[in-house]
Amino acid sequence: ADLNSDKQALLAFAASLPHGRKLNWSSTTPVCTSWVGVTCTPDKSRVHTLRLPAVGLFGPIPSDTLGKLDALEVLSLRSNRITVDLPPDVGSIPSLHSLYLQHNNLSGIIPTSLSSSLTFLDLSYNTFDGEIPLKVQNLTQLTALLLQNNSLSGPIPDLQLPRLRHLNLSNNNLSGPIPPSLQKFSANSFLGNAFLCGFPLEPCPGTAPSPSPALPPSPNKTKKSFWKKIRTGVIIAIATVGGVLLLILILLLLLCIFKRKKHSEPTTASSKGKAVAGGRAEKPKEDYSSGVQEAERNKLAFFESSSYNFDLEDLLRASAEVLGKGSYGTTYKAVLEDGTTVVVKRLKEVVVSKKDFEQQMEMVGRIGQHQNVVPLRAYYYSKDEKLLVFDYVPSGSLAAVLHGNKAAGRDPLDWETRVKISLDVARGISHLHAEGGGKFIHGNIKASNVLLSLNLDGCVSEFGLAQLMTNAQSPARLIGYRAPEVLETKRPTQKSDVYSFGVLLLEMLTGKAPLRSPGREDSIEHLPRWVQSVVREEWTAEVFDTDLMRHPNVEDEMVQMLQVAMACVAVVPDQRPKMEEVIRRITDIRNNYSSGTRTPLEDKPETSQAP
Ligand SMILES: Nc1ncnc2c1ncn2[C@@H]1O[C@H](COP(=O)(O)OP(=O)(O)OP(=O)(O)O)[C@@H](O)[C@H]1O
Repeated sequence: ADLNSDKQALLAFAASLPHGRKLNWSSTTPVCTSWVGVTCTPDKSRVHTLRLPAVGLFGPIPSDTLGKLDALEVLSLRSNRITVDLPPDVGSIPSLHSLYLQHNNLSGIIPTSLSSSLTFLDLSYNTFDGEIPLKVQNLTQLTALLLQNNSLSGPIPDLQLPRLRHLNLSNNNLSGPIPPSLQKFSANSFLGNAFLCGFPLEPCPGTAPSPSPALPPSPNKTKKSFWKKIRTGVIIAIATVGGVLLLILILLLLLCIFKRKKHSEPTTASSKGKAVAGGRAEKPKEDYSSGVQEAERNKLAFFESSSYNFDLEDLLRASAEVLGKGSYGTTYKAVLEDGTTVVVKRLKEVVVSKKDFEQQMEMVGRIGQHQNVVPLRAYYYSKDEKLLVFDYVPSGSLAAVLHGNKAAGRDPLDWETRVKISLDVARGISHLHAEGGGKFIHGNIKASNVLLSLNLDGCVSEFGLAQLMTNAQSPARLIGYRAPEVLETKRPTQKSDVYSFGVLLLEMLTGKAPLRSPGREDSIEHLPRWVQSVVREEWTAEVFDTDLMRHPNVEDEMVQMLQVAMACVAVVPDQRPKMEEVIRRITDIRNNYSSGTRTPLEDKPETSQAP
């Protein structure tokens, strides 16, 4: 077997199993570097991981296809609509150590011919029935066995699996006592099986905690003597009196307890309240997964263009880090198990209906197909949670690079890079303006919404979201970019996008942020007005970022760029140029100097100014 036989096996698999989302597998492209869901061994000689979650696979897995991938270590076909059973040749691939088949329609009994190398077996959320086979015992390397939400019945075998750390058998029809070997797991591992009993669940019937008293031998009635009768009478009398006394005592005791409880009721109630709140507070779910319902975990809507290969469950399991809190909610960087990094935006205060939300997101997804726009890859909508998944753009925002570098004493962005970024952003905005019948508006252009790739290509992010929110918010940090007419009408237009872009150009030229930040030298409350006043005084050179002035011969170009920026920030909207005109003017400026003595932009080595 070699990479070519792996390739043939995969092609046969894809050809015989219908799938909703198109796989980009083609016999003419390299398996290891371009096929979705496939990764190879480091020497690229064999396929060792196949992950195709939520691609709409439909039907039974054909035998004689995946079973031939005999170097495969990880197989994930979760969240599809795979039916019937796993063919024996697949589960028994000797190198296989992780098998993820949860959220499918697999049925029959749990496969018995599974590879003994398996460490992770997830068959949850299927329709497996029958008993848990004793053969599971042979999977001695298992660390996780997840069989919840199936229709398994019968007793649980006494599985001796020394490495098992995660067990979930909940929501099946299992019955009988929990075997001693599995009693170390919590009740959650077993809940939802009506006839399962014993620790950690309720004791089994007939095994009451206190041993039942031994019955006295039944007296032989015929042989009962007179004395015995007397003795019995006395015993009954004593027992009756004693019983009545005991009853009175118990009643008195109960009365006391009841009274005391009544006195202390307010304290008890409040402490109980605290306990509940405390219990909740114990597990602060500050991440984006808290509002996602268990039943909905499979409903991440991907766009066709997305080459991503994960599902909501992967996303919820990812390690997340807060990137920031913006006007629309919190933004997280999420690293999935397989190393894929994405950005998840958790929206707050979405007011539109699910249908409107979906329509708007479909449009945003469609429009975001441009190299200078950050693409939306997937979204999730439920009553409690609205999530958007974007590509992670590695070098951070223009705001961070422009102003953060200064504070950190790192190299500032050089002039050529700034010109290139401004051209990228202009192209991104112009693309958006051409969409929606030429009516689409970004509405939120600012330096923290311009993200930079590793090569410092500029991409515009966060468009089309304002329509989902309560009311157009204008936080202080946005005001500096707002066109004067928008401050009054609260209605952004394409012309007001041009204004915001002009402010962004001024920010790149001056190195000053259009913010109200007392004490921060690199911020100016009204950047266009400040620039205008300095220019009017004929001190043009004074406005430029001192970092830029270190480069020779750039002043001319900077003055030309300043003219473009000033045209964009014209107070009268109709006097502002269209984005295409802006692109043309910036391209001219760039071509002038790249045809001159300095190094053309395209030949410039990669800059390493990531924050
Ligand atoms: N796709 C992405 N890749 C990398 N970083 C991102 C991405 N999206 C957002 N960020 C960064 O995450 C941080 C928070 O972003 P967020 O959009 O929530 O707030 P903001 O842009 O500062 O404010 P606002 O929401 O008002 O526009 C910002 O620093 C932003 O640059």
